[in-house]
Amino acid sequence: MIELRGVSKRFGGGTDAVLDLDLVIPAHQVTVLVGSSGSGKTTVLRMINRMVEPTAGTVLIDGDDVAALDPVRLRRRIGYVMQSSGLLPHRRVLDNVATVLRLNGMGRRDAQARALETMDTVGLDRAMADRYPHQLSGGQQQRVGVARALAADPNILLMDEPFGAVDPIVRTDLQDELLRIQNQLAKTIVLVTHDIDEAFRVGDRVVILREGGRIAQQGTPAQIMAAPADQFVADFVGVTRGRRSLQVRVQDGRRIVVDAEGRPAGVLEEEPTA
Ligand SMILES: Nc1ncnc2c1ncn2[C@@H]1O[C@H](COP(=O)(O)OP(=O)(O)OP(=O)(O)O)[C@@H](O)[C@H]1O
Repeated sequence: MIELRGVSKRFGGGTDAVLDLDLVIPAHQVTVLVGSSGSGKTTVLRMINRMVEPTAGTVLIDGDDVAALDPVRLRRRIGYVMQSSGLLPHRRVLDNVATVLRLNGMGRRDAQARALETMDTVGLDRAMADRYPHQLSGGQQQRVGVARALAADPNILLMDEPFGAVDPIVRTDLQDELLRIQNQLAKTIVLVTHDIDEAFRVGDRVVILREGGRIAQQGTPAQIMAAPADQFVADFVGVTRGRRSLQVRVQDGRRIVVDAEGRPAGVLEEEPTA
């Protein structure tokens, strides 16, 4: 479990990126931080692994204050995936994936064997191992970024707009892949996005932030959709624009679900008879 208690970050220019944030992030779930640009999402994420130091407050991981831990070792225990994949351009995919293992002192052979297994986990063909990052598609590069973050088997995975730079179809694939990996590995994942659809799709819990890292609402996607806390949240999730309104119509004896424009979205299944 990750806990932020009264956490603030004021940057040099006097910007309060995050102000007095209290947040509990449960273990083994995907928590999504979502909000518009400048709401402090990245700052919150980076205070967890001390890439950014808070100006006030405490960040705890399983009860341990991260301020008391060595930041370099802390970062090697926490996987981090960023939008641009951040791969080393002149190192092969395999060596990129093995980076943290090698930094942790694992021998070359063991690290490479483990890196290949991790490539399997994220659905990357082993044939990619000898390629260089520029020889991969954007989606493949992101998978390498996820593999690199997972290779040392961290309990926590921080993901900052991990699918922001790929086209919508690849993005959906990567979201599915993340859910599949999470089913298998049950990590504590904190994912930052500005896309509410992505938040609802991959998040067990969703935290909607407004400027200054203030929490507008948090809960499961269903809780937020059913009862937006205020007008800001209702607008942000799109319930006010009718974008999420579905209706049931009967067609040829079956109940069809249609969206706000009347386009069919699916078929309503009958309750299973036990
Ligand atoms: N290193 C920095 N120095 C000064 N101000 C910063 C720095 N990093 C972030 N900020 C400011 O802090 C605020 C929050 O930034 P942050 O990147 O955390 O927001 P975000 O919600 O992740 O935004 P985006 O979606 O655009 O990445 C912004 O006003 C930003 O300009």
